[in-house]
Amino acid sequence: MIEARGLTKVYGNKTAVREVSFSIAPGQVTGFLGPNGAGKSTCMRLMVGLDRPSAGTVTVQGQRYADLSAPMAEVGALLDAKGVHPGRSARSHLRALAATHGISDRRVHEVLEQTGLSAVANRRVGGFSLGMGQRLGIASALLGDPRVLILDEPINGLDPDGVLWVRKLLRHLASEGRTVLLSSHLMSEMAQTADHVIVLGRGEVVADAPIQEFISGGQHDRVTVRTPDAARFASLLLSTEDPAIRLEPLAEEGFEAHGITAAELGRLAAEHGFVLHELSPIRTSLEDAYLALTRDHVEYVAA
Ligand SMILES: Nc1ncnc2c1ncn2[C@@H]1O[C@H](COP(=O)(O)OP(=O)(O)OP(=O)(O)O)[C@@H](O)[C@H]1O
Repeated sequence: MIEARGLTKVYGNKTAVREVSFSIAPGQVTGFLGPNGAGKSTCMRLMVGLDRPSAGTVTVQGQRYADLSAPMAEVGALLDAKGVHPGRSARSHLRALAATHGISDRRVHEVLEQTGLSAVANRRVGGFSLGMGQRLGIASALLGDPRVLILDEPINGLDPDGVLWVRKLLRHLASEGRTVLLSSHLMSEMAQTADHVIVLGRGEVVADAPIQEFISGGQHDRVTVRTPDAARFASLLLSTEDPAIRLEPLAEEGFEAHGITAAELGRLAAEHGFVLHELSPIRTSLEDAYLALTRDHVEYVAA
């Protein structure tokens, strides 16, 4: 569990995060979304004590990071995958990290296996590709077998196999009851990985909801209808005088119906003997919902 209450961070004259409150529950993957500069990384840095809040609090497993007695066993973070000495091997980096936190060599072996780095474990990290560096960052986060994982853009630089691997890993970790917080700008991936989303805009929470609710929130039903008898079917629908129903004609024998479900349209068509060539609900994607929500919160806009 991660809990932020009135969390605020000011850098000079810039308020990066303003009175943010949220709870990130265990047993699910929570996606952290928001335009560039929205404050996601700042929140994550505050969670793991890399920065101090200007006001408010953030706790991990009920305690401030600084008060955790065995921090690596409670929380693992990937915040900057490049923060590794380039002359070291992946294995020696993980061993050094393990040694300072009382973690066994056996665990180093396990996370190298888990992240697919065993074959390159003795190579210098300086020669690693971006994707290998990301895997090493994830290995470091997993080292203490933590109950909470905080991963800032973990799929940056990963190839499609790597992206799929991260998705499965995070889903698995959440299924074990761990708290998983993930930031990414890749909406299609987020849609497949997260159960819940928190969206920041200009340092404030602009949405905090289960992902399905977020995607469908505020959206009414929309259905594409194609029938050779479009005009008569449209008249029938309009004759119901339901104020929610609105029809937009399509170029070819049909219309887009708003404010009525596909099931209800199908029922009416059957009842009145209309032949339907198409009856398809129009689904909103996470990207559509995200772009609609954050349109007014984007700080850096191209001319
Ligand atoms: N150390 C710092 N000093 C000054 N300003 C900072 C510092 N860290 C962050 N900021 C500012 O705070 C705001 C929030 O930045 P942050 O990196 O948290 O956003 P983000 O949502 O992670 O963005 P991105 O998606 O680009 O990574 C930005 O305007 C950024 O310039």
